[in-house]
Amino acid sequence: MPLNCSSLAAKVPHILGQGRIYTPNYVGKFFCFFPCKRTYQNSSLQIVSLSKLNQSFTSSIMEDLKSLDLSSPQPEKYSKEMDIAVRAVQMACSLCQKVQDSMISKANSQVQAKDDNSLVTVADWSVQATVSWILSESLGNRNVSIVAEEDVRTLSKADKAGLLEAVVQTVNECLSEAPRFGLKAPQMFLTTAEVLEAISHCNSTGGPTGRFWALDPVDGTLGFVRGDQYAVALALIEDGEVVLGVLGCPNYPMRKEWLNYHHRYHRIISKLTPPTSESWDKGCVIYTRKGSGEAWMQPLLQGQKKLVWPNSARPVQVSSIDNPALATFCEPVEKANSSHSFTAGLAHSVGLRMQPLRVYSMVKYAAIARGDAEVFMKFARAGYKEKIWDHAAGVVIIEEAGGVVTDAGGRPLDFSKGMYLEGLDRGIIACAGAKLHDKIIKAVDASWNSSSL
Ligand SMILES: Nc1ncnc2c1ncn2[C@@H]1O[C@H](COP(=O)(O)OS(=O)(=O)O)[C@@H](OP(=O)(O)O)[C@H]1O
Ligand SMILES: [Mg+2]
Ligand SMILES: [Mg+2]
Ligand SMILES: [Mg+2]
Repeated sequence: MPLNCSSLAAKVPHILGQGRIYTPNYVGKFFCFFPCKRTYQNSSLQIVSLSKLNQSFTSSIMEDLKSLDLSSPQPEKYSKEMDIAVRAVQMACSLCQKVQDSMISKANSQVQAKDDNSLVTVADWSVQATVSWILSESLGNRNVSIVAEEDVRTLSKADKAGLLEAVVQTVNECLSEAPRFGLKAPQMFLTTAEVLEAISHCNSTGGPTGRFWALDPVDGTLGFVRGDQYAVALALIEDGEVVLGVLGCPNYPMRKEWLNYHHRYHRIISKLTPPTSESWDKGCVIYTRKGSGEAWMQPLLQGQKKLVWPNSARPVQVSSIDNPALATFCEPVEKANSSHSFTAGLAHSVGLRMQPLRVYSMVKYAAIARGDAEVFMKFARAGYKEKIWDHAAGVVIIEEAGGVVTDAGGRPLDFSKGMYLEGLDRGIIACAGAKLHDKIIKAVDASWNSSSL
């Protein structure tokens, strides 16, 4: 039967607006279909490539098309989950921006210290409730299992009624905007009990089998309360493997200028108040599907606009720099979270000359995936166990953008052992490419015994 554009589009729902096509051998490449002009197999179909394709590559796609069973197209795996996750993270970022703006102008009664002295805010609980509610509503409550950072212990205390009220109001304000993000809003305001239930629903402990989400509602809470960088991180893990990663970075603009800004901020004006989010330009959401070989970035939704995607997305890729002398490395801001002295020695030994880029949160993973930095290292104190939600989304995004992430022994991070990255050897190393990664791993081994870690 001749192929023509409209019959193909009708039969292959996975030809997306942007002109992406998924064929058996070429999944997710960037093509555009235009009707007429040239004929293909008696059809009025023309394939126009938006990337630089050679003739033989184009021909092989033609072969793929011929072999496609158009009567029973295979939808892309996890496409529904990806769609919901990106929309939910966009919504969560918008919630965080509002809370962060209001915190900068108000006294911080909305920030609480947890038992381990780390911080938690109205935004952390509100994002967890919102994302949990959206996932359950969209994918079915019974199908959705979530491992997440926060719980309701503090919020349920009698003297925290004001805090709980602020969370319930923030969640309802956010959910009322769901249609702008292409999601369904609740028919009525969620009650306090429903908000607490949504937070508590995130009680999975992960593990090696089945499917669960890993959510860090606000990663880098310290950065968040300081008006600085933070991230919303959501990953889908199936049978121990991270299969989807979505990272919202509300203060990380689509364009790279922020990096220079950051350096200036830390070197020259570090004694001044951190900038408000207006002056950072607005952020981005980066996402990927395992095995796609691609990671995508879309701008954060602004003002009263409606979310249009994937039309607004563009691909991101790691940097091609493999010479340590030219590479930028990033690490946690807090010395308590990673040894700055060990990484400084290591950087010196491999010839990393650039100043370390110290950024709160999984924005560090985003910086590597976007090609804005080349190495990320984290060496927590002995005995600290890394949690899966602090890394899952970032790891898969870097890998699909072309990078490599392992522990310091060169082994992949293991997301199958529950809520912690059990068996992690010393620390985490993410690099823009295998060559650079190899050099850093060797340097860790060489430096480790002489260090006091
Ligand atoms: N002692 C210690 N060592 C290592 N890591 C710790 C430690 N304490 C906390 N955490 C976790 O670190 C998360 C923030 O990590 P970062 O790499 O972004 O650190 S930093 O904020 O830039 O300093 C942070 O995530 P959030 O709590 O979501 O902010 C914590 O999960
Ligand atoms: Mg925390
Ligand atoms: Mg975190
Ligand atoms: Mg967190």
